[in-house]
Formats: sequence, structure tokens, C-alpha cells
Amino acid sequence: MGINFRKVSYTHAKRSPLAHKVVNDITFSIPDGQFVAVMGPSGSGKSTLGQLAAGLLHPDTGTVSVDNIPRNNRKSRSDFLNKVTYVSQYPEHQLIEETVFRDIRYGLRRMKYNDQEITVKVKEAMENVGLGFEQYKDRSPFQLSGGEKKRVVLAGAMILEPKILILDEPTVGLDPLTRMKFLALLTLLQRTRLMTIVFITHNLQDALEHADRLVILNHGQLIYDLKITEIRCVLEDPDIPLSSTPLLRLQKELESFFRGKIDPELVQEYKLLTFISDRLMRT
Ligand SMILES: Nc1ncnc2c1ncn2[C@@H]1O[C@H](COP(=O)(O)OP(=O)(O)OP(=O)(O)O)[C@@H](O)[C@H]1O
Repeated sequence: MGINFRKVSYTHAKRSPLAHKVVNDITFSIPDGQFVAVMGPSGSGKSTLGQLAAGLLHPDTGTVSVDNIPRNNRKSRSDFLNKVTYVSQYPEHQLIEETVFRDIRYGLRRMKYNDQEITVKVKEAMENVGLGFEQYKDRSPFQLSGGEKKRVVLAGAMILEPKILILDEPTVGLDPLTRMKFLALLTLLQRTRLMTIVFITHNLQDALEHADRLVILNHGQLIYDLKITEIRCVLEDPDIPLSSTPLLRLQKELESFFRGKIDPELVQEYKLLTFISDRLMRT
């Protein structure tokens, strides 16, 4: 199940002199519950790939399906769209209501929640992205800063608890603490609710610390598809001038204490943290 791309191509501005193929013959799958980081140079087609995965764009050739439901089937399109939530890198494209509260609850309107339940959910979603409920609920989302707008949109996406969450550069504009908390929340959602996360980013450290897999695009083609554990070996090669992330440095430190006991899989943050807490409990 999960997301499936089969020989997918997409051209923006078709039938115009500016037409160019932005996604070129991509085939790949994302299983349920995987956290995939998508990286690549500016203009390489990451957002377009994200919008194709979310069903917002229709491929020129090839098929995109979610849980075996194809995007191009009229009858099943709403089933496809209900499974996926996309958060644009431009939050103003997704703000619609007059207050923060109403904007965040917008997606819940067709679900069967009473007012009290909605308030609890909105409050929790706002707190998860560092927006104080009382401070922000009645403000206009259009009069917030860029980072605050982004947090409103993220809260509105996460409140829906979609099966698949596609985030286009979600941490840009967030302060470091909110960014860390937000990424930890994503990891928690992935683990506890088996949410599939597609995380488009320019931040290698975020990808290394939170994703299971890194997909790299260039000129609309998928040029690398790597497990994060494989990348770690490269980062540790002294001949390659890449500095290790804090997580990798911490792991190295631990290896000196627990020689031979650190599994390479522990590079995934939650596993490393579980390992550390287990050890602390026993000492
Ligand atoms: N609506 C559009 N009409 C025409 N061209 C577009 C449109 N949207 C994107 N493009 C072009 O398609 C190419 C890929 O854009 P896309 O936004 O997918 O790249 P990206 O990898 O996400 O870039 P960035 O990292 O800068 O956000 C770019 O050359 C862009 O100019």
C-alpha cells in the first residue's frame, strides 16, 4: 500500500513557449508509515513531486496512486484526496478564514465533532506548533508573521490526522525551539499513528535526524534513493569533508562507552533515545 509513482512525468505551462518537463519519468513507492525526506537543488521539481503525490496535480503520463487508488479515476478521486494532506511552502496560499481558530478547525467541518471536542482539538493542535490558544485564537491569520502563518497551516493540517502528510519546507521560518518540537511531533505521529510523512527540505541535518529515507531529485529525475543508515557510513568516512550532525556525534560518544553494542539502526533518533533511556534505567 502507501504511495506509488509509476513512470510519472509532469510539464508546467504546457502548450506555451515556457513549457518544460519538471518531473521526468519517476517510479518509486513509499510504504505506509515511512518518513521520507525529499531534497534537491532549487527548481529540481520537489514541490511539483509533492503536489503530484497529494493529487493536486495530474501527471501527463504515468500513474500516481495511494493505497492502490489511482489519482486519475474520477470515481475514486475523493478517496485518494481524503488520505493525503499537503502543506505548501507558501502558507498564505492555504489561509482562508478570518480567525486563527476558524482556520485551524476548517478541515474538521465535515467530521462529526461537537463544539467542545473541536475546541479541545484546535487547542491541542495550536499548542503542538507553539501557538498559545488564548493569545492567537481570535487573531486574523493574515496579520501574523511568516513563521506564525506557517504554524497555523501546520496545525490545520495535523488536526486532520491524515494517513499521509506531505510537508513542503515546513520548518522554514520557525524559531529553533519550535522547529525542534515540531520535528519531534512528526516523529511521534509517524511512530504512534503510522503516519506516512513526505518532508521536502533543504536541511540535511533535519533529514538525517528524522527521516528513514532520503530521496534526491535533480532536473526532475530521482537520482538517489538512500536509507539514512547508509548515509551515516558516508558521513563517518574521514575522507569525505562532511561534518557529522549532533546526533551522529552523540552516537560516536556512546560508542566509546558501549563498545560493540550500538546497532547501526540506532541512528534513528527515537531508537537512539530509547537505547539511552534503557541504559539509564539499568545504571
Ligand atoms: N505553475 C508553474 N508554472 C510554470 N513553471 C513552474 C510552475 N511551478 C513551478 N514551475 C517551474 O518548475 C520547476 C520546478 O519547480 P518546483 O517548485 O517543483 O521546484 P523545487 O525543487 O520545489 O524548488 P525550490 O527548492 O526552489 O522550492 C522550476 O523551474 C519552476 O520554475
